[in-house]
Amino acid sequence: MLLIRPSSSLLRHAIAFRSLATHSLSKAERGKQLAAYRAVDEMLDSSLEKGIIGLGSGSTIEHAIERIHQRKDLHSVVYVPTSFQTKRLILHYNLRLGNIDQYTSVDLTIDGADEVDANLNAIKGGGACLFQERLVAQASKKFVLIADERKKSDKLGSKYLRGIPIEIVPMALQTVLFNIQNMWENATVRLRMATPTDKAGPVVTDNGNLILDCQMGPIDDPVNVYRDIKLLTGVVDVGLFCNMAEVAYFGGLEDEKVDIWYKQKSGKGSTVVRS
Ligand SMILES: O=C[C@H](O)[C@H](O)[C@H](O)COP(=O)(O)O
Repeated sequence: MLLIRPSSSLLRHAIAFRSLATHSLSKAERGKQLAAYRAVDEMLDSSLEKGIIGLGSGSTIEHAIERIHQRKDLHSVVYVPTSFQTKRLILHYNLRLGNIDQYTSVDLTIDGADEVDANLNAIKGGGACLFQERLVAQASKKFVLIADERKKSDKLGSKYLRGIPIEIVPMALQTVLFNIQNMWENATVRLRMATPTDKAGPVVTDNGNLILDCQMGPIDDPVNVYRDIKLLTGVVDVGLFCNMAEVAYFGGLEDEKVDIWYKQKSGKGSTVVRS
């Protein structure tokens, strides 16, 4: 039998990545691209030559990786992925792939978000990636969010209406559902299902777990909601990223503007400045 070994370029093309050509971008994609490019250009510089950078997951981060690919001065940096998707993109663009096992201290992580509030707290996990994202973000000295302007919010849960993503161990499905429903009577919790033409049954995360989406309306106290859900046995992670981001870049849909929200130290705490 003749075995044909595909060349690496064939392998690369076998993976369907989205076309990110600027001329064909929708307004939303252009907004994501603006935020991603600006964040890469401002947050990553050549002095990071031997740096370790974490890369989040989702559609916005694809633009950031494309920008890193364009910036030849950033090719000696090691990139730590937070998902299967991001790992494939790092390989696709021939960037240096690292692993959180090797680098427990990361210089900076850039990641997308589903919603960002006025304190830079975020909902994440719309694409079922949250556990690895938190793992890498927590190991990072700086955590930077990128999104289009539709993700700006006054209160988490008022823009991203699908609910808080919760990653759970499959065996704990019924008990976690029961406990959440008991704790928040008005919450609606659903097991996230895959698109039936792609896969029958539930969405399975990169870690072999399931995702619940927990709708509870606008959230007054995301820190406590995060903690209460996280403490339930069987919960691997909760898509509320509180007090983690230092800066968020939002790309405009109607103009070429990028709004930047960043934390500034004031007294004992910090305030978020908008520019
Ligand atoms: O699970 C996915 C991640 O948390 C993403 O970073 C988040 O959902 C934002 O994704 P996107 O950039 O596609 O809006």
